[in-house]
Amino acid sequence: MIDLLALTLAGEEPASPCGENAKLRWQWLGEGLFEICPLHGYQRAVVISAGIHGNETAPIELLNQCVGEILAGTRPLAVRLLVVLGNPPAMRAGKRYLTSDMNRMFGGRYAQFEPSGETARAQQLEQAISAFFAGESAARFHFDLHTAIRESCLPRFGLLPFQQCPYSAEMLALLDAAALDAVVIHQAPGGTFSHFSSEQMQAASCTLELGKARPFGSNDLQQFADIHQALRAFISAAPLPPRTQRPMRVFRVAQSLIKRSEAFKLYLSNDTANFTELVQGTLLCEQPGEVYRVQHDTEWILFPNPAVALGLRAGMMLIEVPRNTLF
Ligand SMILES: O=C(O)CCC(=O)N[C@@H](CCC(=O)O)C(=O)O
Ligand SMILES: [Zn+2]
Repeated sequence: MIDLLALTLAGEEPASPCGENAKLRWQWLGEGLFEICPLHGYQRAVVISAGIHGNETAPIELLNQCVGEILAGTRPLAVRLLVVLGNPPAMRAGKRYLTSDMNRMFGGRYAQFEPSGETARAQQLEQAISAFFAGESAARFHFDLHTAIRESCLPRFGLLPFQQCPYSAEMLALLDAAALDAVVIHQAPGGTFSHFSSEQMQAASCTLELGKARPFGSNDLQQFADIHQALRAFISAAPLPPRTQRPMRVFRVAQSLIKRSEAFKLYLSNDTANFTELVQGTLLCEQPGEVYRVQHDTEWILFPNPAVALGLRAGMMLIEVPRNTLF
C-alpha cells in the first residue's frame, strides 16, 4: 500500500503511478501531489494541502493517515480529492523553508522572489491546482493545514482569505464542527496558498492552524482528533460531528506589521503567545519612520516574528468582531 509521506521523505515514487480498486482510482501526479477520485460520482472537489512549511509536521502526518485510510478502504471517499505535500525538500530538512517562505509567493508573487526551489514549487503547485479544478463543476474547496511557531491562547483557528463574496456556509460549518477556537478574517489580498485558490480558483478556502509546530514523530495526533474527524466526515459526505465546545470567536485583521528595515524592533518577549491581548497605547514595534502602538481598546497579536525577510509580514494585529459577521 502507498505511504505518501514515507515516499516523499525518501524522495521516491510509487512502483506504479496510478491504480484502481472497486471504489476509487488514484494517481501520483508528481512529488507530493496525489489525486484520488471515487468511481461512482462526487459533488465536491477538495484540495487538502500540508507541508507548505516543511517543519509543520502534524498536519502532514494527519493527511497521510487520511490517505492511508482511504486507500485501505476503511474510510469511504465521496469527493474528488487532491492531496498536496507542499514543500518536500523543506520537509526532509525539517525547516519552514530552504530559501524563501513559499506561503508568500502564490498568485504569481513567486516572480518577485529570488529564483529558488520554492519559487519553482509555488508555480508548480499553482499549475497543479489549476489543472485539478479546470472544468470542474462540483463545489470547490481548499484546506491548507499548518501549525504555528508559538504557543497560542486560542490553539486551533482558521484564517479566511480576503474575498468580496460571502464565505461558503458549508466551509464554515466544517470549521465549526472541527472544534476550532477562532477564525480570523483577512482584510487584504496576500500571497498565501489559500488566497490563491479562493481568488483564482473560486474555491471555498481556508488556512487551518492546528497547534504548535513540532518535528516528525513528536506529535500527539490525539490533539488533532477533532479536525481529523471533521475532515473525514467532510470527504466521506457523512454528517459533521456536533460541536460541544464554546462558540468560535471571530477576529479580523486590523493591521499587518510589515518589516521594512533590518532595524525593525518588536517589543514582545519570545514567549508571547498568539492571541495575547494588548491594550490601547502599548508600544509594539518600531522601525525607521514608523512606530506602531495598539490603536483599539484591545488588540490581539498573531504570528509575531521579527526574523522574517524584509518586506514580509512580521505579525498581525487583530480585533474581535461579532459572530454574525460570518454566521
Ligand atoms: O507561527 C507562525 O508565525 C506562522 C504560522 C503560519 O505558517 N501561518 C500561515 C498563515 C497564513 C495566512 O495568513 O493565511 C503563514 O504565515 O503562512
Ligand atoms: Zn505554516
